[in-house]
Amino acid sequence: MPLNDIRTRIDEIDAQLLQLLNQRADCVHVVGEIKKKEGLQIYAPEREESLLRKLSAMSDGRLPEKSIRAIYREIMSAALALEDDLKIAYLGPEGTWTHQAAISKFGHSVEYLSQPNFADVFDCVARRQASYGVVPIENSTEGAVSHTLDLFVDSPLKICAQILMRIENGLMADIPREQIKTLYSHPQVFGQCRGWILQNFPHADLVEVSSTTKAARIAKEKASEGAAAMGGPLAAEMYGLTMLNPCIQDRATNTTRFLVIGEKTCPATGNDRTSLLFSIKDNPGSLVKALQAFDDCAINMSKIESRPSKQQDWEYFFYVDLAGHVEDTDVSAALDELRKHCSLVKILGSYPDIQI
Ligand SMILES: O=C(O)C(=O)C[C@]1(C(=O)O)C=C[C@@H](O)C=C1
Repeated sequence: MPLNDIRTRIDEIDAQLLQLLNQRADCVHVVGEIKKKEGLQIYAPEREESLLRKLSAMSDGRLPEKSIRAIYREIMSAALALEDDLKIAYLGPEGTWTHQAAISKFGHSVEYLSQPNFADVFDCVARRQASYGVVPIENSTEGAVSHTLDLFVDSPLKICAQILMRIENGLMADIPREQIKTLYSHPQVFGQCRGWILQNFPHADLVEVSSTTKAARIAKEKASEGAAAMGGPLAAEMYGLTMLNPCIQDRATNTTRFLVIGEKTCPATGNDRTSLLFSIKDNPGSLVKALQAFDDCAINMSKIESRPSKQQDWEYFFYVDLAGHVEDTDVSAALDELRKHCSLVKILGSYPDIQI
């Protein structure tokens, strides 16, 4: 078929798509009105994830799941913006991985509020200046982000969704490689690229800064002093730096898990994860008995972290992630058993489980 004819066909399909998208927007508007009247949450991660899973399974055409998810991400972002004036607080500044993670979850139609630190993200949501917040919780190479864990202890906020993002850090500079004397980056990034730095820049000074965007700014400002930065492509683009090496993390599959926090947790989707924290009674065997509760109910516990309680020396909070939703009967039975051995059990939220 000649090119022009195919393009005419594409134009016809696009006209139909637009008509259908506007019909969808009319339905979404009604959903928004109902939700407001009934006091329901506008953002419905369980509905989004069920819809995405259904559409991906249903598709028998050329489009891969990744593209279907990306297209629908933006369709649902437009829907969210139609339903409400949604604001998302994230650990900034602009251009960081957390910013990119937030956009990958909420799309380009909603408003984003950059926050200077973890506590401000929590605060902004708790004070209702933002509807949701996005914070990193753990990296597959470097482990837990303890700041985030600690903030859950006193916060009334719940986890309502998670975001998994492949993190590809690069070396960026405004000078040739041979002139680099100092590397600037976030401590997590230094940790993710430790082997590469030792091999390539064993004598460089490493300076930790609060974000990869800030590192890129310094690399620009102090280029004549031999400064370079390590971070993502958006930070390089923002400050017009050259990516000298695009992918320098020690593990190719380096992934960070981010959490979406809000006032309410998420209903069950049939494939969920639950996060909670607990502290044990000071009795022999308490920790073993507490963890035994999960095994007895055949609950898969995928992660455990401990943090000092900061209330009493040598007392700890244990953070656990497990498969299932808090309303599932087996999870609920395990939690009842757990409570018998703990001085505190706090459910941080149940939310859809996802794979990258
Ligand atoms: O079904 C809803 O609850 C909607 O608000 C519609 C919709 C969508 O576009 O499909 C939009 C936002 C929600 O987060 C989930 C789904």
